[in-house]
Amino acid sequence: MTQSLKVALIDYGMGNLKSIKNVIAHIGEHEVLLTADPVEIDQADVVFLPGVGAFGDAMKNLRARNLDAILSEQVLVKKKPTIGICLGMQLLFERSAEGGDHQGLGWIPGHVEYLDLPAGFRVPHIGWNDLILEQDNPFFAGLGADSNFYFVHSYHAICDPQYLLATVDYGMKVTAAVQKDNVVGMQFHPEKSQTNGLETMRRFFQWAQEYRHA
Ligand SMILES: NC(=O)CC[C@H](N)C(=O)O
Repeated sequence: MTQSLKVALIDYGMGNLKSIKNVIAHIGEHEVLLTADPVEIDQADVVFLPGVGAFGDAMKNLRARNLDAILSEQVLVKKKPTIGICLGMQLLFERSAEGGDHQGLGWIPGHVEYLDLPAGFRVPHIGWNDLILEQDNPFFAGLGADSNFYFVHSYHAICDPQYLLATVDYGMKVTAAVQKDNVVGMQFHPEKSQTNGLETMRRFFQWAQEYRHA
């Protein structure tokens, strides 16, 4: 029997909130709070950091709402299960080179770089690609041959292999998913990845329940 989780879907003016809210609603078991409120975030079981757009703007918006500090306490001190997707995943790292040099949230050691691809590979990387598992993890195992997910990005995270869950092959190894302890990042868009996106989100919340009660 699964237990319902309260999910703080962080509202900081960087897109894709509604489609993510729909995905979580579709899974059906969890309560989603679209919020930037410290009290509501504190009451939540899970931190969900969405995001579409530029890294620098996102950090500016987070800081303007004091969310960098509020979320860091939830993630690093209270150790709540946390997920960043797309731009939200990139924000988990220490720095990004997107449009200059920007400091990130720094919850996972590493940095974000432009996709420096061989000739013939276009940036942004837009479309479906198959995940390659870099290590066992509860989110993607056994999806079968058809483990494709939808990507839209020009930058990706560079980190120690110990944090790397999955990559895709797009002229080179492109980082697709990462994890450090309670913090998970997914570069693709689960909300646009149809059945696999839903299944991965369902598994993330199942993992979050187990993590909360471990
Ligand atoms: N789709 C996005 O929002 C992309 C995020 C980031 N700006 C990148 O290009 O990688």
